[in-house]
Amino acid sequence: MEFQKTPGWLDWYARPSRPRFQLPAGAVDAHCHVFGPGAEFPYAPERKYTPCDAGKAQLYALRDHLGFARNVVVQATCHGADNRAMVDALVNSDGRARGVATVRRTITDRELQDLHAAGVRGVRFNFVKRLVDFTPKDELLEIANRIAPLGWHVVIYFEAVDLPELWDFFIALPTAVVVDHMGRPDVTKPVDGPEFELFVKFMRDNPNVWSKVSCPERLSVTGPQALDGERAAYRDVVPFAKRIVEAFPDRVLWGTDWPHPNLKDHMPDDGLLVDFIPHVAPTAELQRKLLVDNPMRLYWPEEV
Ligand SMILES: O=C(O)c1cc(C(=O)O)oc(=O)c1
Repeated sequence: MEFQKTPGWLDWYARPSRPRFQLPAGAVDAHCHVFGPGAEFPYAPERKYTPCDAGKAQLYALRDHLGFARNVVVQATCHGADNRAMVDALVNSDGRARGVATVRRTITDRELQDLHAAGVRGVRFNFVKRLVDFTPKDELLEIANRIAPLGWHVVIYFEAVDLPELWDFFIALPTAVVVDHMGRPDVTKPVDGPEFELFVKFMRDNPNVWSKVSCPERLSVTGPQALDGERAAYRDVVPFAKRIVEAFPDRVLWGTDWPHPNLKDHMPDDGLLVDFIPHVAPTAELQRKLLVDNPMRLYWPEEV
């Protein structure tokens, strides 16, 4: 099938630089996606955007170029609940990738077991309205209760303004809960203001909640962008991510978010994006927890 990209779509950065920051041995890119390719793995009819193709070979070439050892491939919304592209990436990774799926309540136990065998270790619940249609909370809770015995967790993606309304649902989840991109803080607001304090309280009060301190390129308002050799990009996001890393060093993850769906104004150089990491995790110990120990505990617990 032929797909037309969403008008204005930005493709991933073709020749990323090599990071200056040397990733610790065994580092995990704990948030990235594959898109199609659409001819092999068609995009979902209910999708809200049509991306460029970004397949597993390109993802794993980037992994090697940047110096990561492993990936966590998160189901992208453009594939809906059809997990075939993500699963194909996992089973062709030599055991170096695990995944997060999107499932409906109609999924069978057998299908869940097959996903587990392929390397899936979580499901994603998405509350960002521009990306997905609404799924009733009773359906999501039913799914969470079914995946809990598999040892999986729930990844949640939401906007900061929606946290108060979603709070009770989130704290009822029976598994570890991993927040995408710090719950999308508005970084023009103070890092110690009421909105981000609520997110910090959410993590403090609920020891099963983890956060990805990812996507500065998405959250940043004043940059500077990770382009043209800029090694200290997205300075406005640093205080937010650093605060979370220092307060909850054992419950944070980092990922590239490659191929960066839906960016509007620029596409980052992924090598320069990796150079963001030491600004938010300034010590070797914090870096090891963020990039190795934490993702290994969540995604490869049998090796820890
Ligand atoms: O903010 C986004 O547009 C976005 C989209 C997706 C997805 O479509 O799955 O995933 C992300 O992590 C971020």
